[in-house]
Amino acid sequence: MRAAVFGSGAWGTTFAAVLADAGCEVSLWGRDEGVAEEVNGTGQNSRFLPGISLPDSVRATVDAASALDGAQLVAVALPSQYVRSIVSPFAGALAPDAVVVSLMKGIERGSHQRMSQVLGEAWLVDTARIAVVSGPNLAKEIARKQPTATVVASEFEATAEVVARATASGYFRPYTNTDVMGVELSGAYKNIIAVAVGIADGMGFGHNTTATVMTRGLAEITRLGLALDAKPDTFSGLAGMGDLIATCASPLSRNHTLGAHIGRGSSLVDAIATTGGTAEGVTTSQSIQELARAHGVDVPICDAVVAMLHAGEPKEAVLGALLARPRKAEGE
Ligand SMILES: NC(=O)c1ccc[n+]([C@@H]2O[C@H](COP(=O)([O-])OP(=O)(O)OC[C@H]3O[C@@H](n4cnc5c(N)ncnc54)[C@H](O)[C@@H]3O)[C@@H](O)[C@H]2O)c1
Ligand SMILES: O=P(O)(O)OC[C@H](O)CO
Repeated sequence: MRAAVFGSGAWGTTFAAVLADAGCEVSLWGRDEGVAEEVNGTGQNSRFLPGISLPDSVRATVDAASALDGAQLVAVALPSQYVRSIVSPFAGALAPDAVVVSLMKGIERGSHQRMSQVLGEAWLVDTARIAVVSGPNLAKEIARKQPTATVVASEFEATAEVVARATASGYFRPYTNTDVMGVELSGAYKNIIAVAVGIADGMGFGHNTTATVMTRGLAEITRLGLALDAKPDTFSGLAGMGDLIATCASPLSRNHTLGAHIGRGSSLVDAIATTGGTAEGVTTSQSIQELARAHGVDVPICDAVVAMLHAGEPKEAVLGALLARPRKAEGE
């Protein structure tokens, strides 16, 4: 199968290698000519994946139309808040029967759309041809071919199966799911919880605090997901709890790392600069807060992250307010 990947950052480049290792011929599109030349010349993307050798069947280009030419599967890994404007100009170059795959974990500000919805609108693709891939998938571990599972979700099982077949290999094991809403919401929301866990780490708290934030974070994700008609089982699966564990535990996570800088006293601007990658939780915290308010769902950890990152409220005061909320039963 011919495949194209949009976005030659950490995850796009890694996913191109996943597809190639599963037998696809892959065109990797990015805006950066230096990255394309390096990938084609040396098989490396040293800025985003230092020390990794890419398969020969990954070829890079800065020409989107040539990347899309003949591609039956098109995967997109770009920053969520910019993807609509980046990909829209190429709608006409997409093959009419191509399957489109979102690899992104964010919610668009303003529209509150999930990334599969943004791609569907930008490229005029029916949901029957759209899938998402999400799970405990730290790019730098997968690029080293460490054993990993993921979820491929599509409203149409046959579409999820196409993507699962195109990616499965000796180190990458996709599970299919039809709960696109639950899988995408989980992937986006866990970034906010990872920022909160990072802040707790940076403030010097230990594992009790981390476990509390993760567990109550999952309760929050599930509460909003159920209000949006997601399926409960998704949240205890790989895209839910699995990704929450990986992202909150790993120093490789940009969201976790950004939170830790904030917890140690950095400003948001400095934390973003130091983290140096796409930490989706920063803006998605605002999108999720707005979405939750629109549906009357209580999201106290998300509210706390927005207060600390975007309203300039002192961490200690926000934490004090979180703990001072009226007590309640665990399942409420
Ligand atoms: N890195 C991971 O481990 C990982 C794993 C799973 C999902 N994701 C998700 O994948 C998405 C992309 O993350 P990433 O890690 O690849 O980010 P990254 O920061 O490593 O790469 C982003 C890429 O987007 C490009 N880009 C940014 N603005 C652009 C523009 N205006 N035009 C063209 N290209 C532009 C950058 O040049 C870069 O190549 C995010 O939603 C993230 O949550 C990341
Ligand atoms: O580095 P992060 O925080 O964007 O997390 C990467 C992946 O989403 C982990 O599954």
